[in-house]
Amino acid sequence: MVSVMDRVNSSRQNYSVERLVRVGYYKLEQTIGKGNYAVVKLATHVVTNTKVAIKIIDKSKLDEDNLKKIFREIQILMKLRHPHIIRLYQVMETDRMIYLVTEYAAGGEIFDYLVKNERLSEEQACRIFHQIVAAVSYCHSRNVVHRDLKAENLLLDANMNIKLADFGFSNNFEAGKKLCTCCGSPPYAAPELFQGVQYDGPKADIWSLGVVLYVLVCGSLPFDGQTLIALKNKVISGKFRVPYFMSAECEQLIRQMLLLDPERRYSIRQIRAHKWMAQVPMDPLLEVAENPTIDLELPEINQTVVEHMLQLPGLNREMIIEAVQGNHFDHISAIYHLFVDK
Ligand SMILES: CC1(C)C(=O)N([C@H]2C=Cc3c(O)cccc32)c2nc(Nc3ccccc3)ncc21
Repeated sequence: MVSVMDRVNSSRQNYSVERLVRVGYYKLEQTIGKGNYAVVKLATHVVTNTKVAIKIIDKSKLDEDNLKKIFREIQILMKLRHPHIIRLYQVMETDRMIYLVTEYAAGGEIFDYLVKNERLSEEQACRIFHQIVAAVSYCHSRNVVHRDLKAENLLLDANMNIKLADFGFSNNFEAGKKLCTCCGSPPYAAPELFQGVQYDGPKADIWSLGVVLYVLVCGSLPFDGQTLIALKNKVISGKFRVPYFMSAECEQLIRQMLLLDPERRYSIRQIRAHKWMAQVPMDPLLEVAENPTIDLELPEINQTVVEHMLQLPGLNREMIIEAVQGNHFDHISAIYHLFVDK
């Protein structure tokens, strides 16, 4: 399934993830997240001395279609390379476990930042929202819908930059083709998902972006409810409260994303052209990152890093070039990219 997976030795006292201390070239540290079949740990790559996050999946706890979902998430993460999307560096597999080594978002969830700081100023929200829109636009341009956009999945790096995480619900879509799997988090879910009809993936992501922008500026959800039914009725009514402190421009942009009719909902282009978005200039680097043609170019090799790696035992130039230009996710490509991103 996955391109180049390493079979690794993992030293452990007894068979529990908690007591695992090392996997491959990674020293495992504290647990930063726990799911029902995965644990996420902070780790240090001993060769480059950089921090990474490792999602440790116990395959034995997964049924067939959850295992398929994991492999789909890995395939999708392998093709995404964007400054505001969590980067996958390496995939390791043993008979029982899968280890996904990714970029570590040191700032944690923006959700927690909002809980602490109540809400963002509209200017701060605009800077952050440009990054979120760029990450989603990049996914859509590569025929990937996220389908679980929410404040809990918007991570921050050490410099308050967005790192979109958790492509567990993402999927590949074909332009114009409808999707039908209903997923994501109800307060962020578009009305058409509640109606169980087939829906347009990207347009459902745009609705979630509208909810995200509301949450960034207000620090609360536009649609909420004690029960799923109460929530659903609010979402399909399309009515939400606008607090006194929200500017008219911000309200207008949110309304254009939270339109019940998916066909009338703003596109990414229209979002970016909206005057509320002009208060913070869009980072020119993001224009480049978005253009799908950059995937076709072979990434130019960083010779300094190659020279540095040639000091390591057992490595030669062609192994490094092959791992990088062959888009591997093995130890060699991880050492190279972790040095480059350091
Ligand atoms: C491997 C990957 C992508 C991942 O799966 N998670 C988990 C773990 C916790 C969590 C969450 O709380 C929300 C979303 C994703 C996640 C990651 N968490 C981080 N940083 C972090 C740092 C302090 C608090 C929360 C997250 N960096 C990378 C990841």
